[in-house]
Amino acid sequence: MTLQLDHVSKKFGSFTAVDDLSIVIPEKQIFGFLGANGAGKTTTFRMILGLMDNSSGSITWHNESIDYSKSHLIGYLPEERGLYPKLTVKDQLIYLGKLRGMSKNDILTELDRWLERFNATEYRNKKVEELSKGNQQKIQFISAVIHKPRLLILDEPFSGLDPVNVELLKQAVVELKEAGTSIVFSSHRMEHVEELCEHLCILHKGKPVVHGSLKDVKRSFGKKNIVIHADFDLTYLNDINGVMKYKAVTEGCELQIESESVASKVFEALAGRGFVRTFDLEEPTLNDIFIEKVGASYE
Ligand SMILES: Nc1ncnc2c1ncn2[C@@H]1O[C@H](COP(=O)(O)OP(=O)(O)OP(=O)(O)O)[C@@H](O)[C@H]1O
Repeated sequence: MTLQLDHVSKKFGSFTAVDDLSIVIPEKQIFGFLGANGAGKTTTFRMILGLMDNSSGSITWHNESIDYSKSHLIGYLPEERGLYPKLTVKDQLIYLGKLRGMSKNDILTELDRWLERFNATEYRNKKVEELSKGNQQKIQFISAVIHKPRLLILDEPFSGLDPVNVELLKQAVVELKEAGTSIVFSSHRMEHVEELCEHLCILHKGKPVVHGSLKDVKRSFGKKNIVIHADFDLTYLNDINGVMKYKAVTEGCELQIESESVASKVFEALAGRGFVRTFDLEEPTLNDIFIEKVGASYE
């Protein structure tokens, strides 16, 4: 066990921003920490980082409370950028690395390794303000990991990156996990969470409404999806008992069904109507679960 939040709450006056949150984030794991805007994620991160006191409950790291003496063990990539626009990438990283107790030599060795890895060596002596949004994000990521933290908090780490760079950073995140880092991963991009996280928590108005392994969360949701592609009109499937949602897609539809047993009724209803190219029974997506639990339109 590494990071543990035990019945943690945070109040601002009479408003409760985080309400009785208990989670454990083990080593070698990427833990998905999700919630709509204003759900309480940043407030939770600030409490973990010791930037804000919790109103009640406890936050421990290897069974000890977290304070500034442990800040060199933690890396944080905030959602909003926190780099100094007028400094060069090199000077920026020297400054931030020294704050975390690194020597200049170690900082430069690590910086060059990361820049090479992210195909960004040409930006070493450029001012941050001269970099594109995506390249600034790479530098922000490097500044969060340069000191090899044991606990890494990543808030929307792939924002502003093109698909090639998303893959580069994703690979780096997976390698950090395999090397033993505990990672808290927050994103509104559910497909990234599904790909990277084994366990997750969804906050709604400060309260955890979903918590567990991705597998168990999907299983306990019960509902399933069917994807059908056919050369005839499928809208009549919407009238079958147990079909909860119908969404037209190119040359077909996606159905949300109440339970797996409804799939055979749908299958039978297709017989004799024409050519069916695809009939796929699928697990619910995290996006389906999020929308139902949080109730907001989400993308
Ligand atoms: N210093 C503060 N004083 C008063 N209220 C605050 C303060 N900080 C945050 N809040 C409130 O607490 C709630 C949770 O905010 P928080 O920033 O943690 O949400 P979030 O989940 O990070 O949202 P987002 O996805 O938009 O970043 C919000 O209603 C916010 O207005």
